Amino acid sequence: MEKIIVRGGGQLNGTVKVEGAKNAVLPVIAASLIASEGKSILKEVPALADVTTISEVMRYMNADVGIDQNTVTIDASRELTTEAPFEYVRKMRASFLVLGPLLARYGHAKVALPGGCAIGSRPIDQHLKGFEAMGAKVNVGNGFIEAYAEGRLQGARIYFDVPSVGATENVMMAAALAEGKTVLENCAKEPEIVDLANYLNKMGAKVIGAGTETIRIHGVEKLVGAEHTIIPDRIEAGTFMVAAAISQGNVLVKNAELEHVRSLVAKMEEMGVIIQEEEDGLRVIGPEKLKAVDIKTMPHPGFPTDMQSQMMALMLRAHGTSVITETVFENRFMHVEEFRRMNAHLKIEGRSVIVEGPSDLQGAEVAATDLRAGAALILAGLVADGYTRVTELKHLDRGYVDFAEKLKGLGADVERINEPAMEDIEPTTDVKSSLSS
Ligand SMILES: CC(=O)N[C@H]1[C@@H](OP(=O)(O)OP(=O)(O)OC[C@H]2O[C@@H](n3ccc(=O)[nH]c3=O)[C@H](O)[C@@H]2O)O[C@H](CO)[C@@H](O)[C@@H]1O
Ligand SMILES: C=C(OP(=O)(O)O)C(=O)O
Repeated sequence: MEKIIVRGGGQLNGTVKVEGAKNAVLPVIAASLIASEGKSILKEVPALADVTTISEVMRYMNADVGIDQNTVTIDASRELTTEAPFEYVRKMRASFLVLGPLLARYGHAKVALPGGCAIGSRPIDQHLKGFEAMGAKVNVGNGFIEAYAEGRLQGARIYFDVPSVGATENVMMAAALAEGKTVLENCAKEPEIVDLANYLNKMGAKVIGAGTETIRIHGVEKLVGAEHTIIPDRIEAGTFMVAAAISQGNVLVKNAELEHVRSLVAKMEEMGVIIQEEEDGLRVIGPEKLKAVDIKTMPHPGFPTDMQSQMMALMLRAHGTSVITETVFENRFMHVEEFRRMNAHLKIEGRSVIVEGPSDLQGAEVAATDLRAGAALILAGLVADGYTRVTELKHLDRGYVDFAEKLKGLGADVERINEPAMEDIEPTTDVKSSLSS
């Protein structure tokens, strides 16, 4: 079983480079399916497990995908399959983002239902509402969503009940090829949506207003492959900003975009962390004594849910009572129990966690319950007494490239090892005889 073992103590110092954003590259790769001509060349693509998964989905669809370090080349000009089986969607919800592009290009798509996961039920009603408003017929059955359209999708005015990132992206991609004008209201405003719109526009789409509540899309007849550089990952950046702060370190987080992490910067500064904008990133200097703060997760530009568990780790070291309230996902506190194994003092009250700090954290064996929780436990391990062993690294690998190596580069005492699980260890003769006696 793979584990990351971290020994607490010591400040982090130096420079760490942030990769391209996972949540930007996944919809961009899915959008490449719309291009019926030409090749797309995507740069700054992070080498993540999720990128491998979506590339496998694309190949299953009959698109040609080439990966050369951080550059991905996609040719989707051949005839494509319009079905995405469960084995891919199960591994990664974002596989569902192929539905909009396929429906727009072929008038048909059949994609396995993504289902729930560790952080909440994550419905897809807003995606489907958008496709139906554009004239598609949607059937849900036998674990699949099947959508049909007679002829081209039709432009429509769609008001999202909640500002869903995935629904805004999926419907925006479908509308790019629809007949006439589509107006999307109450859209999600995350930087990754702006990145997707920029890519679609390079492919020949006419998308205006991404990053605001209202997006207007004038449908075009075809899209062609384009070259695009993925924006830096604001969540990876934020995770290393917390690593610097929690360890009282001094770290330059290279490629971090201040505009993308404003809410995080505001809260970290409130806690006493020094953050300076430099030419190529953000310098983060951790104070000797952190102050308690209250945080509520919200859609962008509010505080991101994907930074909630990492901030909770920081709060554990702050002096006083901090409250963190999760409003985006109903079940994103699985890491609380794991933090408790490390002697953290916190309790769940409804959608909030009350953190009594500072906790004298102790190393323990803990499991990553989702990808951000995995990172948060390692962050806590950086300041815990003794060794923290973090398992279930498959979650971490979905969203972080070389996390342990990067921390090590900043001076952390951390190793990733492959230790046999207890059940895989063949008992020695002595143990065997003591067991049978
Ligand atoms: C690959 C990717 O980009 N993932 C991000 C994306 O996920 P994802 O796109 O799945 O998240 P959404 O923005 O759709 O979800 C936000 C909220 O809307 C609700 N909802 C969503 C869709 C829908 O049809 N109906 C509905 O009610 C969800 O249950 C949730 O409460 O945004 C989340 C919120 O910032 C992030 O945590 C994820 O990292
Ligand atoms: C929840 C996340 O991702 P996904 O939507 O891909 O599960 C995340 O990146 O923290």
